[in-house]
Amino acid sequence: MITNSAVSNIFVVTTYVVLFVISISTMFVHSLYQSKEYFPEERYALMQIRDSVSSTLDLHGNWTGPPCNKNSSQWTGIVCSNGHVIGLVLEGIQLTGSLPPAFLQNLTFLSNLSFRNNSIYGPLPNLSNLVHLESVLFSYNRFTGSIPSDYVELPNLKQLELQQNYLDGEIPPFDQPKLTVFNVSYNQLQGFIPNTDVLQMFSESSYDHNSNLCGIPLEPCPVPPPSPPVNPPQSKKRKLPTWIIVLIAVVATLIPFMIMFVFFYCYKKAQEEETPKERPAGNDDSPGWTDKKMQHSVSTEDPERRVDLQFFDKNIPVFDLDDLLRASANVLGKGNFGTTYKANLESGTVVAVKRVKYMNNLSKKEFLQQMQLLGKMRHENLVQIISFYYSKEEKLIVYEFVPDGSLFELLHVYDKVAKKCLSSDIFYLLVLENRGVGRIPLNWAARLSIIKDIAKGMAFLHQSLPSHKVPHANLKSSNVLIHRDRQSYHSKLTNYGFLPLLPSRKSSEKLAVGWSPEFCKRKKLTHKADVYCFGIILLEVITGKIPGETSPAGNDEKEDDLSDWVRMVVNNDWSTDILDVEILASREGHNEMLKLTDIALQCTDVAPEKRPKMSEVLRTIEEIDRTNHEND
Ligand SMILES: Nc1ncnc2c1ncn2[C@@H]1O[C@H](COP(=O)(O)OP(=O)(O)OP(=O)(O)O)[C@@H](O)[C@H]1O
Repeated sequence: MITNSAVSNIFVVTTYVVLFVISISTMFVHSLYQSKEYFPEERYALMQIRDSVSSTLDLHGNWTGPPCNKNSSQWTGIVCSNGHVIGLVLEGIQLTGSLPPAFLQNLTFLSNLSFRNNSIYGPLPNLSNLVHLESVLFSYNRFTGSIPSDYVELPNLKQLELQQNYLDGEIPPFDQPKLTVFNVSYNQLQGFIPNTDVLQMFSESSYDHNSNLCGIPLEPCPVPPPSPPVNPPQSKKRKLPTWIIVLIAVVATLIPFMIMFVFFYCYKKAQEEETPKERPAGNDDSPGWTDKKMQHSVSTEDPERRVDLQFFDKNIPVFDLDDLLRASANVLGKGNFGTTYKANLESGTVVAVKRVKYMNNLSKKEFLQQMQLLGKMRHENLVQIISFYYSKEEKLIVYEFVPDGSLFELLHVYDKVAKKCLSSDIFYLLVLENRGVGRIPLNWAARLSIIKDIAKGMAFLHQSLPSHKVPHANLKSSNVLIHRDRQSYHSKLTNYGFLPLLPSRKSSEKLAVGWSPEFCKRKKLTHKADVYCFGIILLEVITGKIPGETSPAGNDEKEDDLSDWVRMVVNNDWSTDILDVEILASREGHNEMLKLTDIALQCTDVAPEKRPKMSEVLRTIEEIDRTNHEND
């Protein structure tokens, strides 16, 4: 028999259990909701601005992943609360471009919005429905058009700064009670200042320097003339004296010529600076192998301590040391292991000469052996060593000259001439995208071809020098040289085989392998250290980022953050976020790019034994290249 009290006990217990289950599941659902880290529509809104303006900040690199993690954000200029974006503050970063229409509509929780002190042009953005907005700061830009009338409907607006733009039209009747900061000075606004309590509260400085504003607190508006208005453009025309019209026409005609003149002046100046002058005697910049001191040492030195130029290729017109000493030369660049010069021999032959550093204590035998080994190698993707020179104090390596610069320049350097002109305000307006004026984007086909050539060169080196610990050891984008054949790009590797020539760990750490995890941890170096460097180059080509400069939080650690960053983004399934904008825009080949990213991540595995061999890497890349061609 079940008593009444037992029934009521069962009822009470059941009620508690049900309540407990409900509260647990509510907490669970709530925590699920809380763990949703961001709202995709807000991210999409920010992506729109990221992809339509350029700036001095690498927004493309920094704004990746989710914008909000509850109350914090890794994104520059973004403030979050409860997973929502509540602040968008991008001030003084040379944001250039026009804002996409209505891009802010999905940032419904936005309360602070500032683009102060940039170069944004076009109409002011639409802010309708952004009811939480308290502060809107668009001053010191190049906005044009009128102030949207729906700004008067932002109920919580406290601050509106629009000064120093090119706004025209009339001021809408702002009357929000909370509006305490208001400035529209230095624009081209006209008409009456609306007679609202709020607008009349501000002083003259809020309205100063507009074309034709009147009413309190400025001068009273003129009484309109009694007669019916005549056609305004005609009346204006009639008022202008002929000489002013002529003057305007002349100035208008001259302006384009002046712009061209300034540009060509800049261009010539930049070219003059870039083309190093022929070496005057005793000039500090002159290549050392032509120094009088060296000429003297070459001719009088103990023959045991020097070797004359040794040649490896019978097809190259042979020159002797005297020819090299007489050659006109200019600096191509300075690397970690010395300076490289372009030498124009009197015979017309052009070569690149590298004066190598850190090898002073190297014996003649060691240098000779390594050079003879490297000099005999022939491959279309290796820069050929033509000859070399050894003396105790001076070591030169003469390379074939490769005409189109390095991969580093191709990927990262602004158009050099245009860059010199960037300081001028005229050209400032012409900034096209993050990497500067005049840069020709490097398309995916070119990148893939360059990568394939690097892999071929590396696979050949690894096959030819099996007993070398790390056959290249210095693979980085400045050591990948480019030569163009019409539209196609090819690459050759240079500065290989230095590791056995370096005397100490300190000098070896300047090689590209110095960045590999095994070098940093003082573990044994193998061919796989080269594979690591190859992976880093691959990431550099895919992302367009300079290794060592990727840290989103802006920390200065020397560690390779590029592969860590890519790994993080890819693991979170935001894979296309890593792609360089220049290839992202094409919308083709994304699959191949991501396959290559996968290879790059295998190559940069911390554990050398998990990295693939160069020959395997080459095979996969050739396969990807074939698919790419089939899809063309
Ligand atoms: N054989 C060459 N032909 C044409 N240009 C070359 C050649 N070798 C080097 N250069 C140019 O000279 C620049 C400087 O080269 P250099 O080898 O001195 O420095 P690096 O590439 O930074 O290498 P490292 O740090 O290993 O010394 C390169 O970036 C490239 O533009």
